[in-house]
Amino acid sequence: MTSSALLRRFLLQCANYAPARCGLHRHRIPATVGMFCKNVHLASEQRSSAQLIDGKAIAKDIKNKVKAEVDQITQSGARPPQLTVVLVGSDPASVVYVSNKVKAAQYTGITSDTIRLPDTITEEELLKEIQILNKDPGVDGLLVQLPVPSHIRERMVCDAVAPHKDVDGFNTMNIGRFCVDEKSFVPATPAAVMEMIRRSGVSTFGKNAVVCGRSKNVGLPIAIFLHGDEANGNNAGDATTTICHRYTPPDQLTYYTKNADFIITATGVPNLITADMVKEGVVVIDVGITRIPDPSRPSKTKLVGDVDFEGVSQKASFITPVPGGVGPVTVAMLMRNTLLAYKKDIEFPNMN
Ligand SMILES: Nc1nc(=O)c2c([nH]1)NC[C@@H]1CN(c3ccc(C(=O)N[C@@H](CCC(=O)O)C(=O)O)cc3)C=[N+]21
Ligand SMILES: [Mg+2]
Repeated sequence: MTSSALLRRFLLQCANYAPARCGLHRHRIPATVGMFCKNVHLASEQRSSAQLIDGKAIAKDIKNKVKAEVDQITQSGARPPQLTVVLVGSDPASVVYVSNKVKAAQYTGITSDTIRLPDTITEEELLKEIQILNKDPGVDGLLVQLPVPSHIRERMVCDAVAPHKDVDGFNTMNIGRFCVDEKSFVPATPAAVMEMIRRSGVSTFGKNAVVCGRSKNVGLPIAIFLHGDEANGNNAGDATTTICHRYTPPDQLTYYTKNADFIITATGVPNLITADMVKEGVVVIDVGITRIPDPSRPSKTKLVGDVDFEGVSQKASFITPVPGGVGPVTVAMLMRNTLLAYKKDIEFPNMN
């Protein structure tokens, strides 16, 4: 063997063993993972090698753990945690998401209140309403469902919510603290994505991850999570992370996704990720949700993600479905955050 071939082999071995050598627990996978994964069954005759990461089962497990803690709280005679959701207008998707949050709260024993406001409300009136809820000691978790109507500035609304009640993690204080590895409320969808990856049992340590989409509330915090240093204690992924977005040329997107061990897509573009774009064994997390006409049921609609599920699940090792994937886990994570808010688990520096 030539010396350069030996050197290459040595470097490859270093790369393979580096995670184990560093002596941290990060590469060890808990025994419970995989319990929430099952074989993918395709509608067509085609075979699938992928395991489905079952969002409904994972959500139920998380909610059961929250429920057990809430039961303890109420059995001790204390009041249960309270989540207040502000819904401005009546966007049909928002109404569905909010009702899913209310149902999850009921399941866990968290009390909830939905404050519905007309879409004609002014920004000033909405901010006043938020101030009242900030001061209400009976409200632990507070969120304003997004999007808000276009005459209201979303940033003003998110920053009006008191950081210690901000269970969405959308306040600038929580975003900033999350980025510098300080304790904070973490947005529910990125937390859900990390939890689903964790439960696949596949380590992200030193791997290549591609995030499609750069929205402030979803794509960006997912990328922060994936690239971060787990040694700082925030469940970060230690992955080499690439962010692709609407100005990534299609050939470049394919260049990156073909080299990816993990693909997390959050764009709302159906069939953005197809089988020819991915490598064998990839882990695929589909955060996209789009409502399209259902070809098998005239005048009905159905939900699809960003991934060509049939095609990609023939190459992926793990894949999430839509619906029943990231969505339900997102809602469960919100319940977990509400419990944290109640327990005042997240401390903030004095702000006056
Ligand atoms: N302040 C705020 N916080 C949010 O967390 C927030 C938001 N605004 N605006 C919109 C996004 C989206 N989101 C989802 C919640 C539940 C499902 C969910 O339950 N999905 C079901 C299907 C739902 C359906 O039937 O449409 C599923 O994927 O199986 C999806 C998406 C929370 N978001
Ligand atoms: Mg989903």
